Amino acid sequence: MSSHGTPIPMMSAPCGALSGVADVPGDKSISHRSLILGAMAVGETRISGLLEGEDVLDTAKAMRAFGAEVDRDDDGTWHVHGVGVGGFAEPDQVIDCGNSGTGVRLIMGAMATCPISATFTGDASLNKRPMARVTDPLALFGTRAVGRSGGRLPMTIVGAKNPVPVRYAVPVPSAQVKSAVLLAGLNAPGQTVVVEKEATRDHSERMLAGFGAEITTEDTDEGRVITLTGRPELKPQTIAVPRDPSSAAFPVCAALIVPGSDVLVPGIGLNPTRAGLYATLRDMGADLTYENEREEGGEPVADLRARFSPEMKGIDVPPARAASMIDEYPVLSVVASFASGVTMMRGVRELRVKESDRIDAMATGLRANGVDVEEGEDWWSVTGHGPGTVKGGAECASHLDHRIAMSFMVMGMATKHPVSVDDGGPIATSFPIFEPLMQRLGASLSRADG
Ligand SMILES: O=C(O)C1=C[C@@H](OP(=O)(O)O)[C@@H](O)[C@H](O)C1
Ligand SMILES: C=C(OP(=O)(O)O)C(=O)O
Repeated sequence: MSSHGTPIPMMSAPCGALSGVADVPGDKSISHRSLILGAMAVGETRISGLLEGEDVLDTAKAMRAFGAEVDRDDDGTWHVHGVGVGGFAEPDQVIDCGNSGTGVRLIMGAMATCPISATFTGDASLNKRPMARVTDPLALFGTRAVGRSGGRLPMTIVGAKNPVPVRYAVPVPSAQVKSAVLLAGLNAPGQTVVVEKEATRDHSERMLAGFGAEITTEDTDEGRVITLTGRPELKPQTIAVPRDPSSAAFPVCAALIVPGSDVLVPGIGLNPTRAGLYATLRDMGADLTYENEREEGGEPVADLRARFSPEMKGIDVPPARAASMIDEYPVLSVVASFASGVTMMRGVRELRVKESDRIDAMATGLRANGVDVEEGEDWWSVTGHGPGTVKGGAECASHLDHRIAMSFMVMGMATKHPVSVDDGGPIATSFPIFEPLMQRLGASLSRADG
């Protein structure tokens, strides 16, 4: 199981131009889904490019606990021998999903309509996050959940013995909730319908179709209506996971703010439901180009080229874009600190229920480093004064949140004084090679433990 036992304090000192090629790891969302859908198919799914971060490794362990065979070859290819829809066995251990909201919520959905029970837990961050957003719709299938007060983990899910299909309008923009309902719908007879007002990442829909499920998506006045026919036999797949746009954001944003930089980040998945950050950076005046645009495994992919961009301006980020860049606001706020003027980010209440309250965590750390930040319940704004103007010098709390830790490490590359985080350990949940990758580009990152 993941452990974030001993904190790993890290420091990022101002550095010279960043240059070179940044090969970021596989997409976290697609990696979780590859393992889970592979475990629900009949036969062997092969996965290359799987993200081997703690979040995904915890999902691999969980799939084994539910009866799938999950192995890794020395060359990094993963094999999942699935047990079929409805075929999960009851785990004999508590399922520890570590730091991963995606892992726990999707797995709860996948087992919710099997006649078994499972108890889930996570680290101190995950055990604070809301689970009722998933267990409420799962109850409509006939699933029961008993957790701590406020719908928190640890929590036992008692799967529905005779599940019924459901129609559910997701009340918050969340691909995890949508996906949990769809995965539960796989083992319900008839049609399960999910309606989302705001489109969120659609990897589950694309991959369910790829595995042979009957699934349709229709844009209506009500929103996006997704209809899944239950009880399919999922066919095993060969999956090449594209590289993660959310991880690519860190070398890209670092290159934009460090004078003289020129960095190439190849093979990045640019599914429109994920690419909002890159549209926003271009709107701010970033020198960011897409090269070699192509399609791989049903997803649009390009090589991103980012160069130092001294003329970036603050903008109002369109709230309609929020879902497509939800994990990128922390690092966007760092870029905004080096742009001229106000960057306004609205419609981002969801940031408060991630691995940490990301508005609060970033606002506190940015202010400590000399940046002006204002915030409300579902908005925040950052005022920047251009390159070379940010003092830095502070230690920031990462709150067991990888994106907060990496964002402040990026910031320290361009401030006047080094920036530290109290714990860089959580970076391993999504981007285990962040440190050597950024060092190879020229970043000056160090650990207090040497
Ligand atoms: O479905 C997914 O893979 C994810 C959905 C998003 O969470 P929400 O569904 O809570 O918005 C995102 O923040 C997370 O990193 C991955
Ligand atoms: C929110 C995130 O992940 P999760 O919800 O899976 O913990 C993230 O990776 O930024």
